[in-house]
Amino acid sequence: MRDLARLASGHRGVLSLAILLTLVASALGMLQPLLVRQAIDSAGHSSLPWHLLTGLVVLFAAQALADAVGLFLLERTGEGVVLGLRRRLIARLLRLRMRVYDEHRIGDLISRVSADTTVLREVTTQASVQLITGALTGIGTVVLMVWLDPFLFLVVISTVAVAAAVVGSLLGRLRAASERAQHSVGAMTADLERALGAIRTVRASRAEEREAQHVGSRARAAYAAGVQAARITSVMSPAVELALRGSLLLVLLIGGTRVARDATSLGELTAFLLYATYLVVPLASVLQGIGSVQRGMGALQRVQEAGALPVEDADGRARPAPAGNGAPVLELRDVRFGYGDRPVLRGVSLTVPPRAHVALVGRSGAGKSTVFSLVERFYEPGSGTILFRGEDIRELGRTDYRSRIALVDQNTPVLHGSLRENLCYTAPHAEEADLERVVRLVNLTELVDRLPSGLDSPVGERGNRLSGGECQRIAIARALLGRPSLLLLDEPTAHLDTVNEAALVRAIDRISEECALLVIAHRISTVCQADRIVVLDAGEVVAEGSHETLLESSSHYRGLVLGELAHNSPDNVEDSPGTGSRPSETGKLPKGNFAWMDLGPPPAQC
Ligand SMILES: Nc1ncnc2c1ncn2[C@@H]1O[C@H](COP(=O)(O)OP(=O)(O)OP(=O)(O)O)[C@@H](O)[C@H]1O
Repeated sequence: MRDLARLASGHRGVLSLAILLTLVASALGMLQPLLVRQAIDSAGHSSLPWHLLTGLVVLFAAQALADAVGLFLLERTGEGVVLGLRRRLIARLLRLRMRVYDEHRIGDLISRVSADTTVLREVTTQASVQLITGALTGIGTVVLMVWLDPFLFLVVISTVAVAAAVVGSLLGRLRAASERAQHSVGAMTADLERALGAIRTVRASRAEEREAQHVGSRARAAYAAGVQAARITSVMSPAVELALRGSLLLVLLIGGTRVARDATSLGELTAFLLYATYLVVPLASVLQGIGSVQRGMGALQRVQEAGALPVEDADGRARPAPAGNGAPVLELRDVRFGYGDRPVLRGVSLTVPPRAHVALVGRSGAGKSTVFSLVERFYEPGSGTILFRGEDIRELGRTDYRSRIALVDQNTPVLHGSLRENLCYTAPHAEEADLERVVRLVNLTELVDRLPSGLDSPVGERGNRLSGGECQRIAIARALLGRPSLLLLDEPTAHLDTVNEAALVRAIDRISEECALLVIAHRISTVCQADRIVVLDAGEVVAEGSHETLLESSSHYRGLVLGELAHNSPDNVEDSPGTGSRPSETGKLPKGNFAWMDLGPPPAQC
C-alpha cells in the first residue's frame, strides 16, 4: 500500500476528493435504511409519510451524483498516475547504463512500460479507493448494525469470517499467478520484438513457423497463468457471495421469527436487512480490492525493478568539454577494461592529435569497438585515463562531451522517419545550407534527387527502403552535421562498392580537414590514408606508425593487411596472419590490389 501511495503521490488532492465523494455517496446510502425504517413503522399509524419518501428520492439522487463525480475523478487520476509512471519509466529506460542493456531484453523492458503499467492503472486508483472506501463504509455499516441488533450482527459476521478465510487462503496463489502472467507477457513481447526486428533473417531461414510457435508458447504461458488467476478469483467470488447470501437468509430466518414473536419491529428488521445487503457492496469492494492489489503486485514489482535499474550519472556540476586548446583531441593512457572477468583491453595507450586521421586496425575481437565504447563513455574503464583535449572525460558533462564527438557504428541504425529527420537527428536545428553540405560530402545528392519527396521522403522502419551503403552514408552525414571535434568511424566492411568506397575515401579526406578522425579501418584504402595506424591485438597495442613503417617493422600488421584487411580467400594467402613471414617468402602472392606488396620498398601510394 505504501508503494501504491507513492505512485499516486502527485494526485493526493484529487484522490482525497474522489474518496470523500465516494464516502459521501456511501453515507447517503446508509441514511436510506433509517428513513425506510421510519417510513414503515409510521405507515402503520398514519397516512403515507410523503416527506420521508421525498427525502429518500433526494438521497438517491445525491448519492448517484456523488458516485458519478467520484468515479470520474478516480478514472482520471488512474490515467494520470499511469501517464506519470510511463513518462518516468521511458525517461529512465533511455538513460540506463550500457551494461544494463547488455543484460536485459529490450522487448521485456518495453512490456514493463506498456503492459505492466496498464495493470497498475487499475490497482493504483480503483483498487486502493475500493479498499479505503469499502473499509470505511463497511465500518460505518457494522456500527449501525451493532446498534440495531447485536445478536443478528454476530450471525452475519460469523458467515463473513468464513468468506474472509477462504479469500485469505487464496491470495498468495493469486499473486503468484499474476506475476507469472506478467512475466510471460514480457517474454512474449521480447520474443516478438526479436523476430520482427530480424524479419528478413526469419524469412530467409524459413523460421516463421518456428518463431510463431515460440512466441505463441509465451502467449500460452500468459494464458495459463491468466486462467489460473481466473480459477482462483472464481472460487473467491462465490465464496463471498455464498457467505453473504447465507447470512441474509439467517437474518431473515432469525429476525422473522423474532418479529412474529413481537420481540422486534418490522421496521427494525427491514433496516437491519438493508444494512446487511449494504454490507455486501463494501465487503465485496474490499475483497475485490485485495484481489486486484494482489494481481497488480506482479506488475508493480516489474515496474519497480525497471525503475531501479541504474542510469548514467547526471551531469550535475560537471565541467563543460573544453574547446580547441592545442592538446590532443583524444588520449588513452594505459586503459584497462573487461565486460566481465575477462580483460578485453589490457593497457591501451593512443593519441589522436587535432585534425589527425588515426586508423585502428586489428583482428576481429581485438577490442577496437570497445575502445570506441569507452571513448563514448558507454562503459567506464577499469583503470587508466581517457583525456579529451587534455581533460579527464570523467570530469566532463556527458551531454556536452558527447556533443563534441560523433560515432558512426558499423550497424548505425537509420531510424523510422524521413531522410531529413535522420540527417538532423544529431543537430535538430541545423541550417539548410549545412544539410546540403553534408549531403554532398557523403555523396548522397543523387539519392536525394531520386527520391520522390527529396529530403522529406520516408526511409522505412530501420531504413529498410534504402540500401546498406546509403544507410551508412546517412549515418556519416548525421554525425558530421553536429560539427564534432572528433569523429569515431567504424568503417563499413560490406556495404560499399568500389565507386562508393572511393567516395568514402574522398569524404574521409574532406572530413579530416574539419575534425580529428579515429577510424576502425577494414579496408586498405582507408588505412593508407591515415596519418598514423594503431595496431591492436588481444587488447594491446602491438605496433604503431605509418603504413610504410608498419609494413617494414610489424609482421602482425603485414599479416593483417594480407589476410583480414584484404578479405582475400585463404587460397590467395598462404602466409597466415601474425606468423611474421613476408609474403615474398611464401612464394605465392595475394591477387588484385595487393600484388604490389610483394617485393621491394612499399609504393608511395596505396
Ligand atoms: N557487450 C559485451 N559484453 C560482453 N563481451 C563483449 C561485449 N562486447 C564485446 N565483447 C567481447 O569483447 C571482445 C572485444 O570485442 P570488440 O567488439 O571490441 O572487438 P572488435 O575488435 O571491435 O571486433 P570486430 O572487428 O569483429 O568488430 C570480444 O571478445 C567480444 O566478444
